[in-house]
Amino acid sequence: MSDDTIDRVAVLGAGNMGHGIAEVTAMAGYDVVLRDIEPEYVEDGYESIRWSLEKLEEKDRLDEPADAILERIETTTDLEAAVADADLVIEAAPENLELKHDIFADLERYADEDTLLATNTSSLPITDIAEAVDTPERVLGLHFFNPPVKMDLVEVIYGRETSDGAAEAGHDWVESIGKTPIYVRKDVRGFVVNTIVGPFVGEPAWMVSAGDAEIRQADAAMVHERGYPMGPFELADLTGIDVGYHVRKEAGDDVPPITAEKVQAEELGKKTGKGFYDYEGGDGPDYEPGQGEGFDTLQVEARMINRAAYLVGEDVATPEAIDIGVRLGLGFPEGICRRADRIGLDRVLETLETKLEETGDDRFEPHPYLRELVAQGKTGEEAGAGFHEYGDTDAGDLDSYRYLDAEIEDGVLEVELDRPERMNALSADLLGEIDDLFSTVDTDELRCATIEGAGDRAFSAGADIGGFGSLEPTDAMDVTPAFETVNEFPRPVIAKVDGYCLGAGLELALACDLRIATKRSSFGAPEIGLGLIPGGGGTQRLMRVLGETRAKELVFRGNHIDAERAADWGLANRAVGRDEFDETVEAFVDDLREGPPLGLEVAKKVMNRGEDASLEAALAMESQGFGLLIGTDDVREGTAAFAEDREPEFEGR
Ligand SMILES: C/C=C/C(=O)SCCNC(=O)CCNC(=O)[C@H](O)C(C)(C)COP(=O)(O)OP(=O)(O)OC[C@H]1O[C@@H](n2cnc3c(N)ncnc32)[C@H](O)[C@@H]1OP(=O)(O)O
Repeated sequence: MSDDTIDRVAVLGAGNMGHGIAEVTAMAGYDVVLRDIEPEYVEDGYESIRWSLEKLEEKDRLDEPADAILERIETTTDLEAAVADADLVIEAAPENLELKHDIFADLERYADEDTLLATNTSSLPITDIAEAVDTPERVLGLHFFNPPVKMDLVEVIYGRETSDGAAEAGHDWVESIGKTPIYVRKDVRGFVVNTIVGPFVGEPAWMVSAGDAEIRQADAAMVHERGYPMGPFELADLTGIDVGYHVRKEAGDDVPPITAEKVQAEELGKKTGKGFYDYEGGDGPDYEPGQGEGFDTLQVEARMINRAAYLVGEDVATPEAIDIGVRLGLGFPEGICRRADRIGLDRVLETLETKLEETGDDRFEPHPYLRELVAQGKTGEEAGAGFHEYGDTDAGDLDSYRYLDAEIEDGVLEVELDRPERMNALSADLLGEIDDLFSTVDTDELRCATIEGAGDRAFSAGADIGGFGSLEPTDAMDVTPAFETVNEFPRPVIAKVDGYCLGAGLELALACDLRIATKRSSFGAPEIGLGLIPGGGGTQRLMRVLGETRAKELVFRGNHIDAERAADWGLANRAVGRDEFDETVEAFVDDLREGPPLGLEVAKKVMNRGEDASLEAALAMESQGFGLLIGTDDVREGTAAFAEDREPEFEGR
C-alpha cells in the first residue's frame, strides 16, 4: 500500500469533520466522494464546503477557482457506490462504536480488498473499530483536528493489528494533502494530543477544587506567564465542560469536584451561556494579565510532562511527534518535551514526588521513563540531553534548531521560519535561533541565503504577541540583534515573501538585502494598533528604504499595503503571481550563486555602511573596497572570462 496508489477518496459522514476532510482532500487535487445517510446531510455538507471555498477564494488563498475544486467532489447517500472505486476511505461518522462497526462491516463487503480503511475517531480505540473487519491490518486512525481546513495536524494512529504499510501509506497521503502527520504507534486513549491536554485542563480544576487557586488566577498565569493560547478554564468552557467530564468518567478517572458541580448545574460552558465564566450576564473569560501571580504553573506543566514521559516511555510517540502535536493541535507556544527540557527534568520529577507525598494521589506518580532519564543524568537542555538531545549549535549543525528549518543546497543557505501555526510569529526563541544561525554558519561554501515562512499564510505576522505579557522592558528592547546579524551577514540574503509580512516580520525582510513577493502578499507595520512602535529597526529602515512620506504613512496608520504597491514603493524588488514566484526567486539566486563572493560581500558592506556616512566618507569606503578587490583572483578570473568571451567561474579568492 502506498499513497501513489491513492487517487480517489471516500469520506463517510458529511458533518463538521467529514465535510472539512472532503474539502482539504479535494483542495489537494484528489477526487472525493462525500457520503452521508440522508440527502439533506450531504447537501448541507456540500454547501458548507462551497461556502468555505468561496471564503478562501475571496482571501486569495486558493491555487485554482473554487468551482474547479468543487467539481472534484461527488455526493451520494449510497455507501456501496461511494466506496466501490475508492483507494482510501475515511469514516467520519458519530462517535458510536456500534455504528462504526456497521460501517466497517459494509466497507469490507463493498470496498476493494486493497483499499485503505481509516477512521477519524477522536475517542474510540482503533483496535475496537477494526474488530468489524477480517483485515484489521489495513485499518488505521487518521485523526484530523477541527476545522480541518485550518488545522495542520493529523494523528496517524496504529490499531493493534495495523500494518506498517497501511500506516505509512496513511502518513504519506496526509503529507500529500499538505498537512503534518504524526505517528501514534499504540492505540492509547486520547492518542497524543488529548493525552497531554488532559492535565492542562484537569490539574487547575483540582487546584481550584482544593482551594489552592482561583479560576482567573489559573487562566491568567497559564496565558500571560507561560504563553499558552488560552487558559485551562477558558478552554474547558469552549470545548464543553461535559465533554471533559465524560472522557474522565469513561476512562475511570476521578473528576475534580468543581467540574462535577458545573455538570450537575448544567453550566457546561459557552454553549449554555455559563460555565466557569458567564457569557450572557458577563463578559466571558475576563481575567487580566496581572492576576496570575502565585499560581503554581509548574504543578500543571509537571503533570503534562509526566504524560509525555508516559507516551515516550511506552513507545507511543517520539518527543518530536509530541512536540509537533501540541504545537499544531493545541497551539502551545513550544513543544511540551522541549519545555520540559528547559525547566529541567529533575525539577519536574521533584515537583511530582513532593505532590505525591503531600496528597497521596497517584495522578502525581512519576512515570518510570521520567525517573530513568533523570537517573541517567538526562535532565534537559543544560545537561545536553533530556527528552531531546542538545548538540552543539555551532557552525554546520543545522538540524539543532527548533523553530528554523535550515539547509544548504548548492551553495545557498535556505532558511524557513517554522511556526506555521502562529503565522511564523517571531518569538524570543526564534529570534535567538536566527541570530545564532546567521552568526555561526560557515560561509565559506555559501553564495547567498534565502528566508521564507513555513505554511501558506505568512512570511511572518510579526513578533509573537502571545509572549508580550511576560516580557520585561529590558527583554523587549532586545529584539534587534537577530535583524542586525542578518543585515550584516557577509552574503546577500533574499526574503521570499508569500503572505503576511508584518511588524517584526517586515523588519526581518527589511534586514534582508532583497525582497521578492507574491502578489497576494501584504506588508505592514501594525504595531501602532497595539500601542507600540516597530522595535526591530522598522522605523529607521523604512525611512531609508521608502523615504519619510511613505514610511510615516505605514508606521502611523498601521495599515497593510499589497505587494504591488510595495513593489511600486520600492519595498519589494518584485511582486509576481504565485506561479512565477519560484522561478523569479531562482533567477535572483542563480545570479548571486554565479556572482563573485568577495565582490558581493564588499558591495553589501559598502552599501550598508555608506548609507549612514557622509557622501565623502562613503565614497572613500567604496574606493577602498574597489582597491581591495582589484588584486583578487576573482577579478583576474572576471576580466579573463570577459576577454575569452566565456562565463566566469568565481572562487571567492
Ligand atoms: C518589535 C515588533 C513588534 C511586532 O511585530 S508586534 C506584532 C505585529 N503584528 C501584528 O499585529 C499582526 C497580528 N496578526 C494579525 O493581525 C492577524 O493574525 C493576521 C491579519 C496576520 C491574519 O488574520 P487571520 O487570517 O484572521 O488569522 P488569525 O486567526 O488571526 O491567525 C492565525 C493564528 O496565528 C496567530 N498569530 C497571528 N499573528 C500572530 C502574532 N503576531 N503573534 C502570535 N500569534 C499570531 C493567531 O493568534 C492565530 O492563532 P490561533 O489559531 O491559535 O488563534
